[in-house]
Amino acid sequence: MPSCGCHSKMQLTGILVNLGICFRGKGFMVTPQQISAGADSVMVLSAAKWHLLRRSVTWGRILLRHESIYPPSSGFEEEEIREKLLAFPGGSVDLVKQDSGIAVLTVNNPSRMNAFSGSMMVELEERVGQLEGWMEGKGLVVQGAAGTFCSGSDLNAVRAISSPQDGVKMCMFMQNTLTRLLRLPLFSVALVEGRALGGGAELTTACDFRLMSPGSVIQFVHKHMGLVPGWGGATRLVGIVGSQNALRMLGGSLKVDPEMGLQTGLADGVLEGSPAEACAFLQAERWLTCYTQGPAPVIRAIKKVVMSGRELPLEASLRAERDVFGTLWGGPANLQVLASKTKHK
Ligand SMILES: CC[C@@H](C(=O)O)C(=O)SCCNC(=O)CCNC(=O)[C@H](O)C(C)(C)COP(=O)(O)OP(=O)(O)OC[C@H]1O[C@@H](n2cnc3c(N)ncnc32)[C@H](O)[C@@H]1OP(=O)(O)O
Repeated sequence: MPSCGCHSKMQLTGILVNLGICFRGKGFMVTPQQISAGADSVMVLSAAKWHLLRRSVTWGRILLRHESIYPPSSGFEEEEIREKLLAFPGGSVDLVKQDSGIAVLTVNNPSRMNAFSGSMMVELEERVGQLEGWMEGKGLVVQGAAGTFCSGSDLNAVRAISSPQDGVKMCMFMQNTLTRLLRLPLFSVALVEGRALGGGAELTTACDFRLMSPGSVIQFVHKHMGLVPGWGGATRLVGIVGSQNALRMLGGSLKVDPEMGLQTGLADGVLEGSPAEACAFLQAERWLTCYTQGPAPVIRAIKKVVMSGRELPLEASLRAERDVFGTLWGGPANLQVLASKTKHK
C-alpha cells in the first residue's frame, strides 16, 4: 500500500482542491483552509480507497480539466500535429457566442461541401478551447454552411496525409478535439442539413443531440474508404444507437435519413419542411432553448452530472455529482426560488 506520506497526502489533496473536489466525510475531508494551514488531518487512505480516489481524481481531472485523452507518452505531440495540419489550408470554422448563452459553430468550406481541411481541424480545436472558457455558455448549435453539414476530411488532405503514422496522429488530434466538444458543460445539438458524411457523420455524434432537416442524410462512408471511423465516431455511435444499429450503419454504410434517424435514436428530432433552409437554424435554436432556459450555472451543472454518469464509474460519478450539487445548494438560483412561492405547475 503506498505510504501516504505527508507530501503525497498534500499533493493528492492539492490536486483534489485544485479540481474543486473537496470530499466531506468522516475524517476524510480537508477544507482549503486546512490545506493552506498545512493540513495533517488527511487520514491515511486504505489501499482500495487510495486506488479508487486516485482513479476518480484522474477521471475528474480529465473530465473537468479538459486534459488530453492522449498523454505525450502515447506519441501525441499536439504542436507537431498542429503544424502538419496547418500545411493543408482552406475554409474556416466560425464561432458566434450569443448573449442568449447559445453559441453557433459553423463548418464553413462550401466549395468542398464543408469538408475539413487541415487548418479547419486546427481551428475546430481552437473554437472548442474558446467554448471551454465561456462561463456564460448554455447551448451550442453545430452546423454546416450553405445548407449542407460536412463531408468529412478534405480528400486532398487525406491523400497527402497518407502515411499510417500521420493518419493516426490526425486521428488522435480529432478524437481529442471531439471528446472535448462533447464534454463541454453546455447542451450541444448538430443541425444536420444536406449531408453529414464520414468525419462529418462522426462530428454529429460529438454533440449531445442531432436534429435532421427533411432530405438530409448521415452516412458513415468509411467502409467505402477502406477505413473505420477514426475521430471517435464508432465509440460514440455505439453509445447512441447501440451496437447492433452501429454495426448496421457502419457495415452497411447506411444512408440514415430522418425517419431511420428517429427509429434508431441517432436523430432526436426532424425539422419542419420548406422553407427549411430559411429557418432551420431558428428551429434548432428554439428546440435547444427548451432545455437551456434558466441560470447558466444550473444548465452547465446538469450537463456535468450527466456527463459524469455517462463516463465515470459509479462511486466516482456519485462523488462528482455531490461536488456539483455542492456548488448549487444555497447558491443564488436556489435561494431565489426558495424565497418565492415554490410551485411547479
Ligand atoms: C475519419 C474519416 C475521415 C477520414 O478518413 O479522414 C473522412 O471523412 S474521409 C472523407 C469522407 N467523405 C467523402 O468521401 C465524401 C466525398 N464527397 C462526396 O461523396 C460528394 O462530394 C458529396 C458530398 C456526396 C456531394 O456530391 P455532389 O452533390 O455531387 O457534389 P460534388 O461531388 O460535385 O462536390 C462539390 C465539390 O466539393 C468537393 N468535395 C466534396 N466532398 C469533398 C471532400 N470530402 N474532400 C474534398 N472535396 C470534396 C468535390 O470534389 C467538388 O469539388 P469540385 O470537384 O472541385 O467541384
